[in-house]
Amino acid sequence: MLYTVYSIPNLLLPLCGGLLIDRIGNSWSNIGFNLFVVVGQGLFAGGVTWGAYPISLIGRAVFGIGGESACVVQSKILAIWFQGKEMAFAMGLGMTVSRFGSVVNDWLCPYIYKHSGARVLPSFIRSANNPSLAIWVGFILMVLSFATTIAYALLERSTEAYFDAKKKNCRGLTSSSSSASSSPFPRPFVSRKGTGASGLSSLQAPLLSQASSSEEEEKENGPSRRSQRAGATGGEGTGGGGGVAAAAAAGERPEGGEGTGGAGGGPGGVGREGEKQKRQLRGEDLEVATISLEQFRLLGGCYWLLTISCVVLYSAVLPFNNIAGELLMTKWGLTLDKTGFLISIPYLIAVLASPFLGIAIDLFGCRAALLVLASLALLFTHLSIAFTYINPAISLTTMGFAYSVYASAIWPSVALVVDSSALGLAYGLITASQNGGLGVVPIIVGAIRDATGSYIAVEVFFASLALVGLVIAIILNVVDARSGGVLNKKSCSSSSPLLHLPDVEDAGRSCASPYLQGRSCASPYLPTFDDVDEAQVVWEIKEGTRGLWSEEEPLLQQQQQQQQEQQIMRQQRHGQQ
Ligand SMILES: C[C@H](N)C(=O)N[C@@H](CCCCN)C(=O)O
Repeated sequence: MLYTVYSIPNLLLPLCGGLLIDRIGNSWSNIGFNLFVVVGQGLFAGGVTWGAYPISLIGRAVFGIGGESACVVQSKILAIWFQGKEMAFAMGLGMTVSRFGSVVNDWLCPYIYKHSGARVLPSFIRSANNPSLAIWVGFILMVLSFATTIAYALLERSTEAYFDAKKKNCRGLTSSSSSASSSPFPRPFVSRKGTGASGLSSLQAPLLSQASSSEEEEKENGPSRRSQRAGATGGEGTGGGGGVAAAAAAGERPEGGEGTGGAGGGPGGVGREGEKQKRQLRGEDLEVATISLEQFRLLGGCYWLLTISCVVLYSAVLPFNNIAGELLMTKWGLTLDKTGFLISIPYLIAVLASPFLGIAIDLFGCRAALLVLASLALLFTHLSIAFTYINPAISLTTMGFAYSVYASAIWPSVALVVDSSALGLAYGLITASQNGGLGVVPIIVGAIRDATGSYIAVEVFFASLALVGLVIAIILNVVDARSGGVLNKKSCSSSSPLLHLPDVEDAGRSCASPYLQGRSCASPYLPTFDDVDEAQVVWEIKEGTRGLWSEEEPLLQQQQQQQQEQQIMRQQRHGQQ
């Protein structure tokens, strides 16, 4: 009952929570959901202490309202901050921490319970064989966890302030004609939008081919000239310093598209685009935060396959843990202590392996392929438990391996197949569906066990779920391959000394989701094309070659530059005379 009141609301709540996250942003929703968790745990502990069962039930329900949605917002935060970089590693570390919590909980609670009457404890909390102390320790941990949500909110704010200040500082630096040629950052990638599956937009491809001749031209005319042309002809956010602003100032009308990039994340990008980036960092997107059928359709085929896979695979792992103890004792005749250790093996493996698996996934990709591998391993595990007497430690190790590989691959995959503005919806929906499976499957398992009186049929049922997961994972590989293969690609790599920059091949991640068509890495500032420009800004400032490309003054700069050049030529002529 205590678990049911937690899980029932979560058949729907993570979805609503996800939409709320997209609307009000990460910080506030993180604080809000964690507040529910703290209050819920407090009520639960109070109910247990005072022997008031209804209060405990209410506490569990309140805890549940926040618990799973907090998981959703945390996934979104990691996806936003680490997309295109070490996302799988970051999520792997998250898994390690949360599963370490599960293992510690399994070991610590019985210990505290056993020693709750110890004389060393102050009399007001001492009470032999009473579970309240362990639950109050949980409450203290929840309060500490709540403090981290405040810390995150402050961190998000200070990051915004840092980028604002950096952008403002870029104004007012002196002009130079040689900036682009001295920069290590290739101009063709200075764009935020419009990348196709090949990694290059219709605009960028011509720009690439023009690159060498434009370098020559740029040496002669300074960087703003090419930026000006790109902005005038190029449509979508070509950035590169001035862009449309320069064209507009020069009396040219930009043809088509948005092209508001200015200097990407640089001075020209401080306005509307900068505000948009900040909203993205906060995880807010008012435009997509209203629920509509169209939005669900836009999530795309890969996303739906991931969701089905998540439901069946998690249903073949977590509910198994609930029955594993009894199963091991019944089939292998093990003691309670030994069983307790054996059933913690899968989570222990997840604790140890998840960060390394995350690193491997970031380096090599292969997410969809790993889902196939994990499903196969899980199928093998359940069949071996059902039909063999091999040492259960081996089966639980393969289960731990399957679970760790699966969880390390699936959660980062979600962020790769949906738009960053719909991450809350995407993680909310997959978590709600997962909870649906986790709510229903134990009931089916109980019914099968009651009907057959053995665990063989139960294990065959779990194996069938793993088989469905295997089929879905194979289909996912096919669908993903047809739409660009984003799931099996490595993450954007870090090739810059200053910032993480996208590789050419990574730059145009494509996906089945229409949200993603033509979108590149979605992190609000680091690995986007804007960031290349930002990196370039930093480089140029460092080199002392940064041109002054603010929106208001491109013509003035050119005039000043020409005057300077004429003056130098005059001085040279005088010198020769
Ligand atoms: C039960 C919970 N919804 C869940 O699925 N937890 C995952 C970890 C989710 C991490 C998402 N970044 C688990 O494997 O425990």
